[in-house]
Amino acid sequence: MTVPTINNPNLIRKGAYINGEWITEAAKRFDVTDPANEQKIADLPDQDLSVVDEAIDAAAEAFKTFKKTTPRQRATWLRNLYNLMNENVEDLAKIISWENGKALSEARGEVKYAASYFEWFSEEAPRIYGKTIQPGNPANRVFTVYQPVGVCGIITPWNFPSAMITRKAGAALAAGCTLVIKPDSQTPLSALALAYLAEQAGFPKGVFNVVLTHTQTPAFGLRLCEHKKVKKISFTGSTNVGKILMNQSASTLKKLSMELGGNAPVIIFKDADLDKAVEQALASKFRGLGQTCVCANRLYVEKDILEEFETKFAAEVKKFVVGPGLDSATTHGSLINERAIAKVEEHIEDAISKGAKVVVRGGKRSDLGPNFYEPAVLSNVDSSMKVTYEETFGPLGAIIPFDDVDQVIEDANNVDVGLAAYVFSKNINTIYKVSEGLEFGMVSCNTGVFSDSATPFGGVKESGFGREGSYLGVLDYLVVKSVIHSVDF
Ligand SMILES: NC(=O)c1ccc[n+]([C@@H]2O[C@H](COP(=O)([O-])OP(=O)(O)OC[C@H]3O[C@@H](n4cnc5c(N)ncnc54)[C@H](O)[C@@H]3O)[C@@H](O)[C@H]2O)c1
Ligand SMILES: O=CCCC(=O)O
Repeated sequence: MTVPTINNPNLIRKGAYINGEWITEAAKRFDVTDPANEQKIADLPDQDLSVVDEAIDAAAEAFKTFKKTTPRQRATWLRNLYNLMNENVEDLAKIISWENGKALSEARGEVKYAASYFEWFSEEAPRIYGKTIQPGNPANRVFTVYQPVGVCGIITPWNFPSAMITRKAGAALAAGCTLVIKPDSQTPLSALALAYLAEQAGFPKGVFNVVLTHTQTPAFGLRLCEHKKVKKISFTGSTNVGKILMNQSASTLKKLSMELGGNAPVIIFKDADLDKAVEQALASKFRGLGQTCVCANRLYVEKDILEEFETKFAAEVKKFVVGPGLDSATTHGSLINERAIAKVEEHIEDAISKGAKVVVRGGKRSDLGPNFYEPAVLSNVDSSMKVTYEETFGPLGAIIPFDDVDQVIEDANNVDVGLAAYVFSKNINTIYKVSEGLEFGMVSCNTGVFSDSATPFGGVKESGFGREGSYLGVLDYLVVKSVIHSVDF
């Protein structure tokens, strides 16, 4: 059994966090397991639905005073939280790797990335500006104030157990909102560690709440969506669940942020710097072993460079060291669970049965554990194959040859989602034409890794709406009030 040494044992929490209290008791419990070996890491309360109401009430009560705190005060708390995350990077990374399976080096990167949202939003909090407006009536004056929307329900996935929370929480807290967070039950320990650090950072009780459920996830979601005191739902996860939450939120017409699934195309032209394109396509494809929403799903490679690209790409994939995330030699950890492996296998078998060429066979690494999978690379993939129209969310590099720029833009756009896309070329005209033609929320040119707290993050089409991070992120947690004055000159 692999148990990492955690220097700050306070970071491992044993219960939910509601109104400044740690709730460890519950009639039912659920196990959090290490995906590398399926051994139990912890058992946590599988809470009753009534705790959602308790957490919402606490958040609503706290909102009455939190919304009146000065932006500078909120900035100080956020900066404290940023500093605390940095002081605990190694422990937080181990917790992520332990519960999620990703390689420790990637987990460290996630902690720094996650913390950067608290830093960013600590700087945004004091910079929320309204406007003054001269309306049609010359005797009137208008000014706008941006006010926090209220209690926010935050529902997050397992693939970035820390960063998907901080990206939302940073913006919401900067705006003056209070939170009820429901993490994925596979990776709740990182969320609880954040709650502990938020407490240490000085956030008042009731501002940052984390509820836990394993068996009642849909009921918790429904309650958050339908509760009148919750004013916004911010969700990151699959498009299917996003649609459910949006439907459920209709009865109370909540403000929504939806960060949903992707199916990223990477388009590599023959005039690209090939070595760089290979390196960056690998980084995009195999970050988190393919389990990120912005991971390359379709690698469109211009026919003239197809063979060379395949050879170089395959050679690098064969160098990966797949193993337990907590082992220092590991470059790529385990997948989250067997369902994830089943989906990768389904896409591989489907593509091969329809004529795809095997470049790297990959496959299960049962010798390491049930959730390990050696990355696979296929070529001669075409639009009849599932991998082109479904998000694999796993370690399959699917290479699709192309020879026409307009056709490749059309093919890349021919999916229901539109989150991230990538293009590689040294020709600035090609870059402009393709990046403007792609129907995606983010187009990354000549780089495969673009995520940054300063960059607006979000999708179009069925990848959802709302923008996280950047100068836009805080706006999603604010509502505009117009105050109209009649002036008696
Ligand atoms: N756009 C983004 O920023 C982004 C980021 C990360 C992941 N994703 C997407 O998330 C998906 C993978 O994550 P996943 O499999 O955990 O997604 P998921 O939708 O199954 O789960 C996400 C969260 O929703 C919860 N959930 C599931 N069913 C629910 C319901 N009926 N009501 C309320 N909550 C419910 C889960 O417990 C989890 O907390 C992929 O499609 C990926 O692209 C998107
Ligand atoms: O999985 C989605 C989030 C990925 C990122 O923020 O770079």
